[in-house]
Amino acid sequence: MDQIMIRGGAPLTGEIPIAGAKNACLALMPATLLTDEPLTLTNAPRLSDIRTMTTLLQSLGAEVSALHRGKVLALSSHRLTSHRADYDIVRKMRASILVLGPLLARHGQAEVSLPGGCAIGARPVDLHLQALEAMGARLELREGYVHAEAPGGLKGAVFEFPKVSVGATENALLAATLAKGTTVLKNAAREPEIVDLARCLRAMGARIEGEGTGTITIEGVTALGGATHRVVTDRIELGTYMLAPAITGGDVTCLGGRLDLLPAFAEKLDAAGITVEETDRGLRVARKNGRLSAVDVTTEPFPGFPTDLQAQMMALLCTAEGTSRLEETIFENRFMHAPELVRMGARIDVSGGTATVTGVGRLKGAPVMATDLRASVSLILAGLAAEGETVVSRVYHLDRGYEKVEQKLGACGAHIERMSAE
Ligand SMILES: CC(=O)N[C@H]1[C@@H](OP(=O)(O)OP(=O)(O)OC[C@H]2O[C@@H](n3ccc(=O)[nH]c3=O)[C@H](O)[C@@H]2O)O[C@H](CO)[C@@H](O)[C@@H]1O
Ligand SMILES: C=C(OP(=O)(O)O)C(=O)O
Repeated sequence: MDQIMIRGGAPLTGEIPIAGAKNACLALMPATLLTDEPLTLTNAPRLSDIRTMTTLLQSLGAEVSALHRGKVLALSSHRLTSHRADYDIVRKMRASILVLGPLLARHGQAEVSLPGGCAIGARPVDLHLQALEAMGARLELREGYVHAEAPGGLKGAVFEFPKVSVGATENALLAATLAKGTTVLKNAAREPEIVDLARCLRAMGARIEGEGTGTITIEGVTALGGATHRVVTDRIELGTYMLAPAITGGDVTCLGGRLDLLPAFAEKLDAAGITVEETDRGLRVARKNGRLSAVDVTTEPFPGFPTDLQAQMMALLCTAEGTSRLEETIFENRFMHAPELVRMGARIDVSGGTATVTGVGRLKGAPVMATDLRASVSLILAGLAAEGETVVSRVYHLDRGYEKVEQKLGACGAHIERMSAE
C-alpha cells in the first residue's frame, strides 16, 4: 500500500487548480441511465471513486469512456443489459445507491445491494427508499439487496424528507424526472451538487424548479435526451487547499474557487485570522498576521459548515491560540483523525459528537494512519505544518477524493512524496 511522506515547515505559495466535484460527478454519472442518448460530462475529476462508478455503470451495460486523460466522461445507456448493482461494487462506495432511482424510473425494476456502514458511522439509506416508495415503487429487502419494482412507472408525489439528505434528494430528483405528474420534494438538500445535478437534468430536458432551496418541484416528462454538462468545482477540495496556506503561513490562490460554494467555511477562516479574497481567477488565501485564533465550528447541511471539511479544520485549529470546539452533527463517528493528530502532538478531547481542541505552538511529525477520505487529507495538512517528517499510510482513502495531491502541493513548495508499495 502506498504511503505519503511529508517534511513539514515550508510556507506554501503559488496556485492550485481545483478539480470538478467528486460528489457532483457521482450523482451526474447515473443520469445516463435515464436516457438513450449520450451524456458528456466535462471537468470530471480523476479519482478512484469515479472509476468505481464507471465500473458499476458498465456492469449494467452502459458504455462509459474516459477521454482527455479522464477529464471528460462520455456515457451512453442505449443498451442496458442488467438492473442489478452488485455488492462487490456497492460495498466499495456508498454513492452506488444512486443508480436505484434512475433504474426504477426508466426500466421499472432494480436490484441494488445495500451499502452497509462505513468508518464515519451507520449511514442508512431509509430516506432514499421512503422517497421512492412515495412515488409508487414497491420495495423489498432480501439477502442484502433492495429489490425494487414500478411496473406501471413511477408517479409524482409530495414527499417531505424527515431529515436533510444529499444522497436521498439526488436519488429522488433523478427518479422524479421520468415519473408521471408532479413531484414536490420538501426539506430537500440545498448543496451545490444538487444544483449542479438539476442543471444537468434540465439540459437533458427535465422540468425542475427550486434547486438550491428546500423545496424542489419536478414535472415528470416521458423521455430525456442527451446533454453536455460541466461538473461544478469541488468545494471540498477547494476548502482543503485553502487550508494549506492557512496552516503553513503562505499565500495560495485556489484557481476556480468561489466564495458562494463555501459561505460558512469562509466565515470561520476569517474568524480564525485568515483572509480570503475572491479574484477573477479564484480564491486567494493568506494569514492576516501572526498566530491563528481558536474558533467554534458546528457541522450542518449547506449553507452551513460542511462535515467534509471538519477534519481539515481540526488540523488547522490544533495550532491556533486558545481552545476550539468542533461539533459534528451529521455523522455519528467522524473524529477518527483526532487520535492520529494527537500522535503529532495535538491536544484534543473527544466526547460524543464534540471535540475540544486546545492549540499547541507546533505539531511534530509522526507516522500516522488514514482512516477515511477527509481524515487522510487532514493528516497531510497537519504534516505540512509540523516539524519534521510525517508518513501517512493507507492513502487509498485519499485517492478516492483527491487527484494529484503531491503535484498540487509540491508545486507550491511542499516537501511531499508518494512512496509506492511494489
Ligand atoms: C457521495 C456524496 O455525495 N457524499 C456526501 C453526501 O453523503 P450522503 O448523501 O451519504 O449523506 P446524507 O446527506 O445522506 O447524510 C446526512 C445524514 O442523514 C443520514 N441519512 C441519510 C440517508 C438516509 O437514507 N438515512 C439517513 O439517516 C446519514 O446517516 C447522515 O447522518 O453528503 C454528506 C453530507 O454532506 C457528505 O459528507 C458526503 O461526502
Ligand atoms: C464522506 C464522503 O464520501 P462518501 O459519501 O462517498 O463516503 C466524502 O466525500 O467526504
